[in-house]
Order: sequence, then structure tokens, then C-alpha cells
Amino acid sequence: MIILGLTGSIGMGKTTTAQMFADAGIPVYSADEAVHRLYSGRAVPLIEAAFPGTTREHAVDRQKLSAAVLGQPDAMKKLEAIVHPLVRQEEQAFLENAGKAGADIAVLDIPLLLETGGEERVDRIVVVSAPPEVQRQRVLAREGMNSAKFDAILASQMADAEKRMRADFIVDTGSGLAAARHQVAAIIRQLREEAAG
Ligand SMILES: CC(C)(COP(=O)(O)OP(=O)(O)OC[C@H]1O[C@@H](n2cnc3c(N)ncnc32)[C@H](O)[C@@H]1O)[C@@H](O)C(=O)NCCC(=O)NCCS
Ligand SMILES: Nc1ncnc2c1ncn2[C@@H]1O[C@H](COP(=O)(O)OP(=O)(O)OP(=O)(O)O)[C@@H](O)[C@H]1O
Repeated sequence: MIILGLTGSIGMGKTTTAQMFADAGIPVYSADEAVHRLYSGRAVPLIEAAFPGTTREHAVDRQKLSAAVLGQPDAMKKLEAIVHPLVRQEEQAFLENAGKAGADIAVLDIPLLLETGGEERVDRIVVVSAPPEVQRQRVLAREGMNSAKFDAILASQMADAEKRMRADFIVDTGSGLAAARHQVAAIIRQLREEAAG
């Protein structure tokens, strides 16, 4: 089974592009979705202990947690040390299930894949990218987002240019959904042709 890492900076189109792989029948694991599940599940007591007051009614309050860690590298590292191992456990279970189900390709949609040495645990890397002004406009259109928060998140992520250098494939999401869908289909075709030898 080919493990395909899918990554990209905030707002570049990871979720949308991962769905295009899923639409082609390829199993996809989303780290961000795993975090959402953990934040109303087994991570809640751990987060409350580390960041008192950031949970209520057995769920993490993301606004409060965000305020406690964004722009504070030590606090973010403390949060990542709690969350990332739990995300990795779920990732392993996903890969075992995908293998048992006979998938020839499995996608790991992980925002921090390259920042956390994820290259070691995938076979090929897809980086999702778009022009910076498109990225900025998309993210700033979001509820609760502002320029300072966007810049803080960007500063905590590897630069898009560096991610593109490490990519086996790049999906440009700045040219519309149809163009991205064609790029995804071409990647799947190439991986299967390579596997067929
Ligand atoms: C900091 C938190 C509370 C902000 O939550 P909020 O709902 O406001 O934003 P959201 O989760 O949608 O993240 C916004 C963007 O930041 C990215 N991001 C998330 N965590 C991190 C991080 N630790 N470092 C850099 N970027 C991050 C996301 O991929 C997304 O692109 C949340 O992102 C979080 O809990 N992050 C820590 C867990 C983590 O590392 N997740 C990434 C999984 S690989
Ligand atoms: N190929 C595309 N063409 C046009 N718009 C796109 C394309 N891909 C994504 N978008 C749009 O860009 C925005 C961000 O997409 P998405 O949520 O998939 O990005 P993301 O990288 O998962 O974001 P985050 O890192 O914040 O989780 C959305 O409004 C989405 O509709």
C-alpha cells in the first residue's frame, strides 16, 4: 500500500483536495478531524490539566485554547506534546484498517507533516499550494480569524516555498476546483502506473 502524505499551510486547500482523493475511493485520514474528536473525547482532561479553564462540559473551548497557545511557542509545544501522540495512535489504526481493507493507496492529510518529520512515515508527499494572496484572502474570510492570528499561525508553519521543494507532487488550488481535480486524478494515475511497474 502506498502511503501518500498530503500537507500544506493554512488555507491552501488540504481538506478540499483530500476530499477529491476520497471521492476517487481512496481512504483518507485527517489529523485535524482527529484533533476535533479528541477535543470532545479523551484529550479533554489532559488539556484541562495543562491549560486550566480551556474546557467546559467535557469539551475543549477552541477559542480559549487558541488564546492560550497562539504566538506562545512554549505553550504550543506543550499542547502538541499532549495531542500529537494521540493523533499518531489514531493514524496507525487508520493505516492498519486501510491495509486490511486492501487499499492500494492511503492518504494522510496532516497539516504539520513536514514540521514533525512525517517524511519518514510516508512514501510520497503531496503539497497543496496557492498564491499567498489567495491564501490570505481565504483565511481572513473565516469567522473569528484576524490578521494577527493568521500571521501567528503562518510563523509557526514551515514556509510554503520550502514545502514545495520537498514535495513529490504539488496540487495548485489557485486555479479552481476542476483544475485541482485533474491534478489529483493525474497523481493517482501516476502512482498506480509506477506500482504496476
Ligand atoms: C491552536 C488551536 C487551538 C487553534 O484552533 P482553531 O480552531 O482556532 O484553528 P484550527 O485548528 O482550525 O487551525 C488553524 C490552522 O492552524 C493549523 N494548526 C493547527 N495546529 C497547529 C500547530 N500546532 N502549529 C501550526 N499550525 C497549526 C491548522 O492546520 C489550520 O491550518 C488548534 O489548532 C490546536 O489545538 N492545535 C494543536 C493541535 C495540532 O497541532 N494540530 C495540527 C495537527 S497536525
Ligand atoms: N482547488 C480549489 N479551487 C478553489 N477554491 C479552493 C480549492 N481548494 C480549496 N479551496 C477553497 O479554499 C478554502 C480553504 O480550503 P480548505 O479548508 O480545504 O483548506 P485547508 O488547507 O484544509 O485549510 P486549514 O489549513 O485552515 O484547515 C476553502 O474556502 C475552499 O473552498
